[in-house]
Amino acid sequence: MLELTGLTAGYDGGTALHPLDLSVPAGSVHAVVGHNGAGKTTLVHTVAGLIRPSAGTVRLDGRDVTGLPAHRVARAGIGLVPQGRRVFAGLTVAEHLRLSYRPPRRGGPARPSEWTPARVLELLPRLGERRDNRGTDLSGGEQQMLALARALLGSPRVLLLDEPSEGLAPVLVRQVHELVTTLADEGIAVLLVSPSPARAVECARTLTVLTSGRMTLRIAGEEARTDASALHAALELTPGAA
Ligand SMILES: Nc1ncnc2c1ncn2[C@@H]1O[C@H](COP(=O)(O)OP(=O)(O)OP(=O)(O)O)[C@@H](O)[C@H]1O
Repeated sequence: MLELTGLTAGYDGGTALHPLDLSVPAGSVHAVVGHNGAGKTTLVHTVAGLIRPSAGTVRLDGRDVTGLPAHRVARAGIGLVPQGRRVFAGLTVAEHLRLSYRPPRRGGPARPSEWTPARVLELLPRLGERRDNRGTDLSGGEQQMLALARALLGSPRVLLLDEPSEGLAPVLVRQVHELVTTLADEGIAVLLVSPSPARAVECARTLTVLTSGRMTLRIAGEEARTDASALHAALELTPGAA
């Protein structure tokens, strides 16, 4: 369970994320949607330890991880799939997987399920076909799969996905969201950030709309699937435009 309480962050004295309360139970997806500049990446980076919050707390299964450096947050069980994928141009897929794998440590935090390179390749077979290709030779979709694979190899209890469908063809966008559902079914708590509510609505138990760094709507996924008008109003979308 990921729990954020009054989480606040910004840059150069300005506030990009106003106090936010949000929780993601294990085995569920919480989607945060909002336009460009709404504060979504700031939120994800603050949870991941890349930005130090100016106030508030981040708790993972009750443990306070607020303000820990990113590598310790990752080791505690919070995996990040960053926007823009960030794969290493010169490394092959197989090398990425080998370097990202973190075998369980004795006395380390409990993991909902153990991810090894072999298991990741079962989930993402395309990466197996491309195992000897370097980062630069991969398509956008393959890079996205590799970024996800790298995060999974830390066997996270919480997965932060920053705009995982950005720039992908519709068929791949669907695949990514199916994967997100599969990972939640494995017991992972998923925080999914997206500019567009269309796919997020399908897989999220709960959605939060951010506008200029503030929460302007929280709605159950079930409610939003039945009637998206409140979601569209919060995002100022015309009906059918999501
Ligand atoms: N490194 C930075 N320094 C100063 N201001 C920043 C920095 N990064 C983001 N901001 C500002 O913080 C606000 C929130 O940005 P953020 O990247 O979190 O939004 P976002 O919702 O992720 O947007 P996008 O969908 O475009 O990625 C914006 O006003 C942005 O200009």
